[in-house]
Amino acid sequence: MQYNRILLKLSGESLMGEQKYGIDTRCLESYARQIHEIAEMGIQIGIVIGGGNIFRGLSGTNKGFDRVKGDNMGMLATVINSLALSSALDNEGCKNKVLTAIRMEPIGEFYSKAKAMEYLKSGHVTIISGGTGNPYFTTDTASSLRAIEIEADAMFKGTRVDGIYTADPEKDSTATKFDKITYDEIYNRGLKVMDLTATTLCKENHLPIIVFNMDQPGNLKKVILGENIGTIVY
Ligand SMILES: Nc1ncnc2c1ncn2[C@@H]1O[C@H](COP(=O)(O)OP(=O)(O)O)[C@@H](O)[C@H]1O
Ligand SMILES: O=c1ccn([C@@H]2O[C@H](COP(=O)(O)OP(=O)(O)O)[C@@H](O)[C@H]2O)c(=O)[nH]1
Repeated sequence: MQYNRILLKLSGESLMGEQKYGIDTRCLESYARQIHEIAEMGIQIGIVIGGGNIFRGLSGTNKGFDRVKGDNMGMLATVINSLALSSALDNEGCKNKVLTAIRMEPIGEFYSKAKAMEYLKSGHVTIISGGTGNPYFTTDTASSLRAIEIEADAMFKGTRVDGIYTADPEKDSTATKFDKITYDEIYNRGLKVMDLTATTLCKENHLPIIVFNMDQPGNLKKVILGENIGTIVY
């Protein structure tokens, strides 16, 4: 198999499922099942989840919130989603731990690379919550950073579109999908699937990114088995 250790990034917004806000438990259960399935194959899995289903700092500033406080709220939202996923994994009988980028024991243990590696190597799905712990960043950047730190073979960006397109496929129905794309093409074409800080971190550290549709049950396993269903960034 191509992958021994991966970092899976899950979109907070996708967790809403059909709802307008919050967490759709069916969506959560489907994610937990898919994660358990690949954990049983012996893959070491680190996870970073977004918080966009609950709060985004930048949209908060448009409503009059202070940016730093808004970003702190966003980071706390990622902790809420992480605890929800942890609980769904528990229900699946899948060993897991939640680490937090901001100290908040006993909700989760404070993140360090050493702690994350210890849990990954002992077969725990390791959810790294709280983003980078700093305002002005995104969870895409947090997942790039954690992927590099844990020496993941690749970053898997599980989202609600099935790859990277020439334009946002949710807005432009004529957009066409790439099977492969270079980091530089993402910059040159101005594609908005990931923010530039996250893309740059992956580029500088030679971390491949695979973007795929996580809302289709079974897709995570297919990507692990090397099926070409998403877009690979290299
Ligand atoms: N060129 C593009 N190719 C694919 N998706 C794109 C592109 N541009 C923008 N997007 C958007 O990026 C989203 C994926 O990013 P993600 O971080 O999972 O979502 P969100 O930020 O909403 O939580 C897709 O839902 C899609 O609407
Ligand atoms: O390192 C980080 C990661 C996240 N956030 C905040 O948390 C929110 C939720 O994360 P994100 O928007 O990346 O979630 P997603 O789009 O994946 O749902 C962001 O809007 C930011 O306000 C932050 O301040 N620093």
